[in-house]
Amino acid sequence: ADLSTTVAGVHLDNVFFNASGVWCQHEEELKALLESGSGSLITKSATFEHREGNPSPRYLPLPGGVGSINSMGLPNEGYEYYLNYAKQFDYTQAKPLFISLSGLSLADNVKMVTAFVEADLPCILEVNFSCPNVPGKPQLGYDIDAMDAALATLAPLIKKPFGIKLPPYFDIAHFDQVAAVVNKYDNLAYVTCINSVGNGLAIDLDTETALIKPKDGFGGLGGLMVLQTALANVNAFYRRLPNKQVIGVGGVVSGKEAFLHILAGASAVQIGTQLKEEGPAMFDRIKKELQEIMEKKGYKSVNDFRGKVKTL
Ligand SMILES: C=Cc1c(C(=O)O)[nH]c(=O)[nH]c1=O
Repeated sequence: ADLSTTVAGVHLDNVFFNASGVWCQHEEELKALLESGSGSLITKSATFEHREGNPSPRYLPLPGGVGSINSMGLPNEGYEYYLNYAKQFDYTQAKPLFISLSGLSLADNVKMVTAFVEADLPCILEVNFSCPNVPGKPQLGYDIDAMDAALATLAPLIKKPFGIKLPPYFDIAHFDQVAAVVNKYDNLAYVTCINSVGNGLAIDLDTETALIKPKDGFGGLGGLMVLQTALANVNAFYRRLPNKQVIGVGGVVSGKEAFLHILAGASAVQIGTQLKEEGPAMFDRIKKELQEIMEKKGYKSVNDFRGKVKTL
């Protein structure tokens, strides 16, 4: 079965890659992704300056495989590290490179985008509007007018096809409002849904204590428990963005959830929590599982069933 796809005009041999933030902060991790069964790779969201991030424990898997909680606080090497990585990246090999940018201000996003545009590299830029874990910085993804203003500045600067990382939405009116903004920008080629479900609180029964240290234990939720919210966001934007694509992320732990994301409309599928727990060998397992499901159902390519979820 053929798992290949295109996103923002570039070809991926298979639909899978890492969720930004997982296994992608340092070039050794990115090298492991390049050598893995993934179809692509994306870097950890970059800020203008290097950041240590929040104090640990700041990521934990939750008991019973239900998912994870994180309040990393945007630890990253600073955008120049990723710009240099993108400059020396071998674009002749099969995997396209995505670069995630998450400036702490529009001015920082403009400076970082300008540097990447001036370098004129084949990598695809993804602007992260949805980091829930920087204390004192409400995420842009929940301020529709601010997101529109940011895109009005950034889209013309970027010129080429690019993407944005969105938080989960839970209200139909919000799907409508966000889609209306996204549809205004022709070179905004795709949206990645969803970022973690912001500000959950995981508490340990025995110690009666929050599991993670930052923000009184409040952090973004990921993994299997966010699957249905992720599927809803993927399908909501698939229905509302006819000339764009959706990358699906959230709750993919096996070929089954990947199949559901594509059925909901995803052109590619990112994996965060499960990659963090299992490591890059996971991609070979999940590809095989998806192909088995497709063969059982008689699908030859992911294009045969993308977006074809039925309703009653
Ligand atoms: C870019 C920061 C993010 C972080 C973080 O670095 O805390 N965690 C997430 O779940 N999503 C993000 O977008």
